Amino acid sequence: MALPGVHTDRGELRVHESLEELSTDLVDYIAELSEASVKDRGVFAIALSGGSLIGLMGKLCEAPYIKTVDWAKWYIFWADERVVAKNHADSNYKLAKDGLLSKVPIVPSHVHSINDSLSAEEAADEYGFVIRQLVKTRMVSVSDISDCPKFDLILLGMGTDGHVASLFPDHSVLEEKEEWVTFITDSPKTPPERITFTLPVINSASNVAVVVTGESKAEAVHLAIDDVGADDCLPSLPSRLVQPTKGKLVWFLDKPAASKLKSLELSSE
Ligand SMILES: O=C1O[C@H](COP(=O)(O)O)[C@@H](O)[C@H](O)[C@H]1O
Repeated sequence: MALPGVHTDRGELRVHESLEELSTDLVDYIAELSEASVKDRGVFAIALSGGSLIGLMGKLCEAPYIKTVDWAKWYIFWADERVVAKNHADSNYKLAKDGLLSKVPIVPSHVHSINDSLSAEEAADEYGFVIRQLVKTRMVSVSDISDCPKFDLILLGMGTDGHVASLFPDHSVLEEKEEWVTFITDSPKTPPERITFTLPVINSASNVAVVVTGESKAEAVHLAIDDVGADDCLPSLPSRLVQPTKGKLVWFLDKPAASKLKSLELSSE
């Protein structure tokens, strides 16, 4: 049984007994947001990440979701991508295509992946331009407090070092305030060349979900969520900088990932 969602200053915490249970809760959450967004705006603009997240979304290809989700209204983006060919094992696009997109009736022209024939810098610029065009036509909504796109949902994973998308600790990319999409060529995790949504874009979304599993990430989860004293002790932990301005933040955790969380202990006292 899942622990009931716990509401903290750092968003809602949903801690699950098993990956099976987490995965069911995650796909229910995505399906609910899709339905609400299609009802409200006629479309659902969702940004994916790579890594373990995609496997946890696999149930979307099965009953009931395969029939109940309005796939034709989905517009797919990537919060980060590795600058490799689309058929490369490191490609986040390939991961999502093989594990999800090829198994559901998505409209191919609604899948917005990066141009893999360009340099990292050019690919980031072009991806930003593509998003700008879709904001103009309101396929992607716009924030009412900044000029940023307001995705209906941005799905993030988190690395053991606390990175989200391709925003790494202590990296100058965390300071980027102007661009919507930027690039790095020195990722501490291979491959080195990546494009990534910037923090202003992530924090302008209507909904952000961070999906984290495994004991190896427990310390990073603690630092990202718990009240660890002055926030400026951790100025460059990317997962702590995920703070949607007006949107909703939900953490999907399994018990090992949540094992060092003080916020949970406090909520049960
Ligand atoms: O490199 C990346 O890593 C993170 C975390 O991946 P995980 O396998 O530890 O869940 C992922 O969210 C990001 O999209 C990816 O490019």
